[in-house]
Amino acid sequence: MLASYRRSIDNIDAALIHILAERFRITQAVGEHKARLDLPPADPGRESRQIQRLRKLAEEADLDPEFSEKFIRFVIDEVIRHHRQAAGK
Ligand SMILES: C=C(O[C@@H]1C=C(C(=O)O)C=C[C@H]1O)C(=O)O
Repeated sequence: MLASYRRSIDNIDAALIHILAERFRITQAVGEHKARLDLPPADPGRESRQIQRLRKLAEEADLDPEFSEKFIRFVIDEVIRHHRQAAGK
């Protein structure tokens, strides 16, 4: 029983890693685009719309919206760090 639950958890965790890798591949391209056009690394308006959208999705999916916000905030902060590096700032 536990082993079978853990096999599922292992598959889900692997999917999460692949999804995150794909997201960071795209945000890397965004960072290069922004650096080329001298656009700011962060876009707080886009971030708050994204956070609100994901909080709503989390509620609908019976996931804690606070957790969802902390998680996406953590990911976005890392993206912004990469964008600042790409811009040499
Ligand atoms: C990816 C972008 O850059 C930053 C990172 C974001 C994200 O990871 O979702 C959102 C807004 C920006 O602060 C973007 O501007 O779309």
